[in-house]
Amino acid sequence: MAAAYDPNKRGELRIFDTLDDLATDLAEYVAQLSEISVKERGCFTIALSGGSLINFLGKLCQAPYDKTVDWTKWYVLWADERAVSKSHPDSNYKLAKDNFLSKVPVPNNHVYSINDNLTVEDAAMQYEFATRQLVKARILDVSSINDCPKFDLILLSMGSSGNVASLFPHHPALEQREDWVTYITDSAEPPPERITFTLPVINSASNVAVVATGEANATAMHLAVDCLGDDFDASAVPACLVQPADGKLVWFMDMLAASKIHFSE
Ligand SMILES: O=C1O[C@H](COP(=O)(O)O)[C@@H](O)[C@H](O)[C@H]1O
Repeated sequence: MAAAYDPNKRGELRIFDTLDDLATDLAEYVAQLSEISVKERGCFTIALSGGSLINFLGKLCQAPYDKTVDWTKWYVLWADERAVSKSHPDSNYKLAKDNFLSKVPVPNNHVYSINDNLTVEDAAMQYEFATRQLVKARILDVSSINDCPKFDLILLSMGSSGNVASLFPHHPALEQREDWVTYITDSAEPPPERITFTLPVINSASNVAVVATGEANATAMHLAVDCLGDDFDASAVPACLVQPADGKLVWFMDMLAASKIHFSE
């Protein structure tokens, strides 16, 4: 790792020389959180995103994690989904299934994908209901600050506009404070219709990891992690609004994505 912690930044920064190093550390990070949660609570609740993130989870399917992780205790949800069929190349479910979930023995009935046979509005409602059922069953913990689910880990991939999950710059979905799940029909990036966890859910997690690599993400990364003060309009860069209230935030990036961060002496 090229650099680790800077006290002037938002959360822990993990910066890697190579994408392979990043993937290796991310796998170890997820495996450790899984082990702790299974020991403490008997299960591990994780929300996945789409994007480049999933490729970095490949190492978790390999030794030693294929054998050491207690996959049967995993409960998998999605931080966001695009409103396309599960077999469509744009589907976040398909991406995770093809590249990760089909390679590890997470029980099928522990995988909570978003219904692709409903309107986005109904799919969002049904997904929130399913999430509430997991809270009722005490599989998902509850935040002590609000009544939101407290995921053991929410994994986010940041896009070049600072978008995370399906939360885009200046979108009214950023203001949603009541619902756990919301939908949008005018995404800044295709496809236009999407379902997403809201910021209160993301910020209630025990752990949130944001992954971003490449020069295209350098400006967004600088804006997201350098504390720019109250005058900065955080809604211009949704990743700025990722601020776990009672959880830990870790940023995984390569040198290119880190290239515009202002490091203290
Ligand atoms: O559309 C989406 O994009 C973001 C960022 O993805 P990336 O390809 O730039 O890494 C992703 O977090 C989200 O889950 C996905 O739906």
